[in-house]
Amino acid sequence: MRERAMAVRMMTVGVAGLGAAGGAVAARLLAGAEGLRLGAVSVRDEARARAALPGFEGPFLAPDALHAVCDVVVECLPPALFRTVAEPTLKAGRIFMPLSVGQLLAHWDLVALAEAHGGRIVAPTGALLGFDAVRAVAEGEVRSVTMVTRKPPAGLAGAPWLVRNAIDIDNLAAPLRVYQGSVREGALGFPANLNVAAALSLAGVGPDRTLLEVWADPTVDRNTHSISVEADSARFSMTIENVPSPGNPRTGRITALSVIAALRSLVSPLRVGS
Ligand SMILES: NC(=O)C1=CN([C@@H]2O[C@H](COP(=O)(O)OP(=O)(O)OC[C@H]3O[C@@H](n4cnc5c(N)ncnc54)[C@H](OP(=O)(O)O)[C@@H]3O)[C@@H](O)[C@H]2O)C=CC1
Ligand SMILES: O=C([O-])CC(=O)C(=O)O
Repeated sequence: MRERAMAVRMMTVGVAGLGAAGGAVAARLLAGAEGLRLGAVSVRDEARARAALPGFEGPFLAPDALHAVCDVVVECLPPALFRTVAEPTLKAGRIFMPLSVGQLLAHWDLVALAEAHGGRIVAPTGALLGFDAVRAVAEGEVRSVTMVTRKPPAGLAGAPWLVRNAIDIDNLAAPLRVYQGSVREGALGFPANLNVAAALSLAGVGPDRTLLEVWADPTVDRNTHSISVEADSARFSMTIENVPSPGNPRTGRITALSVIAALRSLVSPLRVGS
């Protein structure tokens, strides 16, 4: 029997930002997902949002007001706006589901805020894979976790790390490694491109011990992430090749689907996977 057929409770979901990820999440909720109701959205352009979500009557609220009418608030905003929605949502004791997960590394006090107010931060796997195994091995001894990301150059364009280091990825004829180091530095150097690395680090051994390589690769047309893990309980490697979203080549199409799966696991009486 499928998990989705067995929701026992109803949660109202707010979606902050209706871009590549948030637009797809909201559309899916509006189309019907058992146990989940689209309660409110945040947008900059209400007329555009009404056209993109026919049948949704609103309300359209500011990102910092969604918590007033929603049990869970999904953040799908540009990374700079992360805190404006995270803080009030957690202070209200709601569930905060971030996509700009890298921002958690710079706003770590939010974890204590959640605890103090009975809120929860639930980060979906997003555009990555395998967090069940990563979380499991982290209960034992982990020797190393390494992630290698390859994106078409357009999917990395404008990242602060590239700008700061004057790394030119226009007109590349061959793959160029543009970053090698810790996830802590890498996730913040690529805030709109490597939230997956931050999430991986938080599922496992943390942002200082999780190592990251980033390649601008003109030979790939998918956002490709490979993870290698060495632990006392297991050794594994995994690769995901994500189809870029139509509206934003930085963002894998699977991201919105991962949010829906994470939302379903909040309301279903059966949850499969750790
Ligand atoms: N964790 C993961 O696995 C992944 C995380 N991400 C991250 O998720 C986040 C969202 O990604 P994505 O959907 O691709 O981004 P987009 O840029 O496509 O969408 C962001 C949306 O936020 C809207 N927005 C901007 N300012 C406001 C505001 N003040 N109020 C309401 N809405 C606003 C924008 O509106 P407008 O159209 O008017 O500009 C846009 O629609 C990003 O931080 C991205 O890096 C992405 C992929 C994977
Ligand atoms: O979609 C992807 O490949 C990952 C991504 O953009 C992110 O983690 O921010």
